[in-house]
Amino acid sequence: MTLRIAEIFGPTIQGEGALIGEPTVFIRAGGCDYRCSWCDSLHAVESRYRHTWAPLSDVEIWDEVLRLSNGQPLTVSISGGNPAIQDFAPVIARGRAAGYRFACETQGSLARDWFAELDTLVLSPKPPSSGETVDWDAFDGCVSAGKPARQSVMKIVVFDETDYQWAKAAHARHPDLPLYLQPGNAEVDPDTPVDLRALAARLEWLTDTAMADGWFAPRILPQLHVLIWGNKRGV
Ligand SMILES: C[S@@+](CC[C@H](N)C(=O)[O-])C[C@H]1O[C@@H](n2cnc3c(N)ncnc32)[C@H](O)[C@@H]1O
Ligand SMILES: Nc1nc2[nH]cc(C(=O)O)c2c(=O)[nH]1
Ligand code: SF4
Ligand SMILES: [Mg+2]
Repeated sequence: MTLRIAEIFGPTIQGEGALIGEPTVFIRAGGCDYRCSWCDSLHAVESRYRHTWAPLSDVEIWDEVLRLSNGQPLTVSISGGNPAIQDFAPVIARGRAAGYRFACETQGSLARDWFAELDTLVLSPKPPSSGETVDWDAFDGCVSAGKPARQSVMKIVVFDETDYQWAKAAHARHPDLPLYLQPGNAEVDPDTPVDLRALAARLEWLTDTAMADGWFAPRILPQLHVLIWGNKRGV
């Protein structure tokens, strides 16, 4: 059994959400059932990049994580694409046996048994600006599958007022999931430098909007890796 892997990189810091700032190695799965208009990881989504995705066994994946982390247990972040398309249970089993922890980022469209083995399940339902429509039954299935995990959280990207209102409604569906909001990055081309002022302005708008609204449920965070490295890949 092999998995399609777009990239394995690190150690770096987790740039988003509940584990922001935590040292981590990323495993980025190839393939996604969504096509978000603003996706910052299209090299792991679109089939025109499929030839760059390596078919790797769980042993090969684990060897690379061990090499990058120098055998020192840390949190491994499984992202993509949608990693839930594939079976990461064997990779997680290897890592746990060696004392590593696991987080997974997924949009919540496909529930997997292995969510139960995670330390952190990050569910990131997509707001209207993405052009995708959330299947809430499927999402609820992911929440249930992740119940045995140490923690499950919700992370929503907000580009505009419509997304903001949508995020409030999404939180109302799952008030028990700790909520993280991050402003959307409108410029995701790896060859175009990010406009840090524009990023800061969107973060300011999102913060001001929530505070003026008296909505104190979410934690509001920038994408730390974008502040440091812009749209560079593999960081
Ligand atoms: C690239 S996705 C991969 C995992 C999974 N497919 C998902 O969307 O949750 C990882 C995270 O990056 C976020 N993201 C993608 N493009 C973004 C952008 N342009 N600005 C801000 N966050 C973005 C997604 O919403 C998700 O929370
Ligand atoms: N440093 C860093 N943090 C991240 N958090 C979520 C990421 C992702 O693309 O899933 C990501 C990423 O690509 N790099
Ligand atoms: S679900 Fe995630 S990986 Fe897939 S297109 Fe949307 S942001 Fe990109
Ligand atoms: Mg990313």
